[in-house]
Amino acid sequence: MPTPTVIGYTRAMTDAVVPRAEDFDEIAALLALAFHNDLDPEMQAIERPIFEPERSLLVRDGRTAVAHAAAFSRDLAVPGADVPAAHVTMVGVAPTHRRRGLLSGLMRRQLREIRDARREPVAVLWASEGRIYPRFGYGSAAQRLVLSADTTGLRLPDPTPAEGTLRLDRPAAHAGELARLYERARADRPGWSRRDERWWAYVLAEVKSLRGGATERRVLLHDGPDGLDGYALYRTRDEWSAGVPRSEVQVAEVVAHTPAAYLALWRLLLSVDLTRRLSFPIAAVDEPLLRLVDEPRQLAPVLADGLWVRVVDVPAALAARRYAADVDVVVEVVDALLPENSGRWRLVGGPAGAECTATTAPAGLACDVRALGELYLGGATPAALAATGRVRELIPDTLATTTPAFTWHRSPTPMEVF
Ligand SMILES: CC(=O)SCCNC(=O)CCNC(=O)[C@H](O)C(C)(C)COP(=O)(O)OP(=O)(O)OC[C@H]1O[C@@H](n2cnc3c(N)ncnc32)[C@H](O)[C@@H]1OP(=O)(O)O
Repeated sequence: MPTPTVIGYTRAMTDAVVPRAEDFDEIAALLALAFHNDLDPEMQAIERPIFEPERSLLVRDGRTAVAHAAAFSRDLAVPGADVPAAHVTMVGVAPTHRRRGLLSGLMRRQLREIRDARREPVAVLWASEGRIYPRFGYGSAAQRLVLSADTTGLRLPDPTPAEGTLRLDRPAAHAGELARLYERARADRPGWSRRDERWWAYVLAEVKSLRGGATERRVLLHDGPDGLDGYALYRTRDEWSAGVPRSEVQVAEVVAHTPAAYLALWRLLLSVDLTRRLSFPIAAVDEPLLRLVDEPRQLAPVLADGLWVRVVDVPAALAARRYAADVDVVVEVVDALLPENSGRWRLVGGPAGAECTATTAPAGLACDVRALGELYLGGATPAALAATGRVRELIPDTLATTTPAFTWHRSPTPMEVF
């Protein structure tokens, strides 16, 4: 009698089917179960248009859906380039079927299919728990700061005449303008995914059950000397305590193309009447706000993981991004799930582009594929990972020469949870 784990691996590899578009409701019911939600028709209506059934894998036990994983096809900003990336999502296993290897089987099959299609050199995801995905080769690549600010008395530098004007509106009326500003900013921000029209509809959709008592989303638009140059998406949540107003501003995203636009947007967000608190769960690790307010401690920043990267095709991925400084290094990679990634790879690159080829030359660095994911967006550095023991320096000085190349001038940042 095989152990349950062995049965699980075998089932998932052989039994997962590619569902049809009509199976979406069944999958939504499984995910509601796995994530402790009620089935929400409003949520289903906004998720259905972005669902790609042909990229979905479903395991049924008899007629019951018990495990699922899917991917969205989107481009991802990486240092100096834009690459197609499988955006892995909608992962869930029924409570009755957990810990039998169903997720493991789905992850193996999904990675194999992504690799064999040879279109997407990396896969990315947001993890519900940090310990789930490293075993499948995913590395924490774009961290974020979670801000939970007490805004009482918090001050920004005084306004200047260059700050322009602000307008407040409903976001849906400005989707085209927001898309233009976002896409321009994305080119310089590793970790941001392309949003086509379907994705803008998803990002701006309102699902009442997810609002937790907050208002509809509002958009704050900033016009500078050359026209629209920044926006902020936010809600407010009304709260009073013993007759004292304690409402909260909940900021979803701020995109600004000039320091003046950035300051003007934040000046309003930090000073909305009757509010005393502000939350901003996906702030950049290099968020300018922390260097602008007069008391950064009141922002109470907490470092958290955000986007995880799985390098699926080592030479294609390493050649697709750019490097902040010239680099010529041989890396010995180990990948237990996609053995074709294992071996020695010579990376020759710099700010203008890169090449990566198999080699038999001695390696300067050695790591597993998870560490490559952590390095990929410029968030972690070879030297920092060497301190954990997960990157090994095999030729002296290789860490010192490669670390500047793997960094980037903006820290990678995740954007929306998908
Ligand atoms: C990209 C996204 O969608 S993230 C969302 C992920 N989904 C959720 O969090 C919903 C709730 N959770 C679940 O549905 C399930 O618990 C899943 C999908 C996380 C795991 O599915 P399972 O089929 O139970 O995982 P599986 O049996 O393949 O586990 C493989 C290994 O990972 C470990 N593992 C799996 N999930 C977890 C977890 N949440 N915490 C710690 N370890 C875990 C298992 O113990 C096992 O380890 P072992 O090989 O050393 O025995």
